[in-house]
Amino acid sequence: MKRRSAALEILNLKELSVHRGLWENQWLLSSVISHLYTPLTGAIRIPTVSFSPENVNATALAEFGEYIRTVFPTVFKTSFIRHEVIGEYSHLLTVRGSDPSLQPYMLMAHSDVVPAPDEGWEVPPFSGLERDGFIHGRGTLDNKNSLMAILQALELLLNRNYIPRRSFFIALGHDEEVSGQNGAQKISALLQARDIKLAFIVDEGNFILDGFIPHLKKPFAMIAVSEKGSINLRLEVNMTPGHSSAPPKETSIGILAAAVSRLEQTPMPNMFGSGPLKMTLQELAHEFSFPANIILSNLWLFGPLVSRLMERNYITNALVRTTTALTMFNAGVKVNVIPPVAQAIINIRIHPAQTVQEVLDLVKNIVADNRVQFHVLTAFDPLPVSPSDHQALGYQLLRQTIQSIFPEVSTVVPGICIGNTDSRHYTNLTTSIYRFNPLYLHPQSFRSIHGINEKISVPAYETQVKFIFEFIQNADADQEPAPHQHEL
Ligand SMILES: CCCCCCCC/C=C\CCCCCCCC(=O)N[C@@H](Cc1ccccc1)C(=O)O
Ligand SMILES: [Zn+2]
Ligand SMILES: [Zn+2]
Repeated sequence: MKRRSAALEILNLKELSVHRGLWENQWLLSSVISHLYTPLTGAIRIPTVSFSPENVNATALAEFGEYIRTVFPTVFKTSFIRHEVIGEYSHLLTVRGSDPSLQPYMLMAHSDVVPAPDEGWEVPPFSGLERDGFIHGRGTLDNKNSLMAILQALELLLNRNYIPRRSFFIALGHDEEVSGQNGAQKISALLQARDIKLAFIVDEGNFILDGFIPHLKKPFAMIAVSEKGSINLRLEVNMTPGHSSAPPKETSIGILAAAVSRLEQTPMPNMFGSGPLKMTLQELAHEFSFPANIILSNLWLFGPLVSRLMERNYITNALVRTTTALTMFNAGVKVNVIPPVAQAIINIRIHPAQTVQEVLDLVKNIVADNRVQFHVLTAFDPLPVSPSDHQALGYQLLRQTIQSIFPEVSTVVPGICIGNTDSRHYTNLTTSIYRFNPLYLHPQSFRSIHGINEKISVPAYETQVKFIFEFIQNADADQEPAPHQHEL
């Protein structure tokens, strides 16, 4: 196999479109389906829905495993790539580089998706239809786009006889949406048993954000260097059941409803000023015009004002405090029976400056009713903050590749991910975990993640492939990349 030239292999979008065409033809030959596919549309059609750790769609996950082997044949037959199936449906690819002195890194994505009832969708969520320049369906942003883009970029590189210098892993989880315990956790344990240490990890997470901050017209890239902690808490009230014709003064439902209402009405403390947000805003300040640039550059003075402004919007509010979402409520079995038990689930996302224990204490103080019992279902603290300085290889490679693929994006800032990712299971392998999708995200598309009408534009998906294609090659450098010239 030919050694790749020292010069960066450039993939232009026209070439990628041609490649899509090839896939379409291949599918036409090998399938009875007359609709034209891209690898991503085919992936969306497989309903790999996770409901709970015990209830995943095993048939769809198995089909998905077959599908990626079919559409990326070179990846799965290349001699220097080892493929292992972990936890039945997750995939670990080990791509052996030619220079063992370079520390390996890891790219991550997941194949499972959250459920998507048909109601409200412009296009059925598992049809994978391409319409008006968009591929529609569950998983087009979270996170089959990344999974397919990683494999598609690698397939393209291999077909050009590329051999990486730096080894890397590709970890594709199958149960990220329900905790990652059978996928990411097992892959992490396996790599730990093999004594692997990683230079860095890149997983899903933040995006190139556009339209999230009033008065900021320009998009900026936010690489998440941490993610919030989480508690899933079950609240339960048990009371004596009885006939509804003579109800007691308080029922289990009433007591629990009042408790959860107090939680909803009492926001957790605003933690503005601690955690990575300050760094995010300071690095963003120059993007704003007067007077916002001065305000953001002087948070020692204007911090209270900025923190109040951030609280007003539900997305930026999630950056300044621990959030409390009431997500499930169950009680009652019959119209005329006073129910013995009422239960509610509270999904809490912990601000980086707080811990599970501190938040549980606050919740108990807010509820302040000893008839309400607390059961912690799952809990973990906020994740450590990964480095984002000039020596931080993973961060600088992302930044370098963002500036090459998205030249119009002049600002790249470190930030926090308000959701959780499978990457949290890998803290024993590296201190450098970056959560970033090379895609534009607008507030409307943010709402489509886990919501309705999730979709990705075909050019956006092609650009994601191009980004990874270039990122893998950039990672072959044996030193951290030079700071971008805009900084000089
Ligand atoms: C000043 C800057 C303004 C910035 C605005 C921030 C905009 C936010 C942008 C993107 C955030 C998207 C987060 C996407 C990650 C979602 C991954 C996910 O869905 N994870 C699940 C995983 C999970 C975890 C634990 C149990 C079950 C599932 C989740 O977090 O729920
Ligand atoms: Zn995801
Ligand atoms: Zn998700």
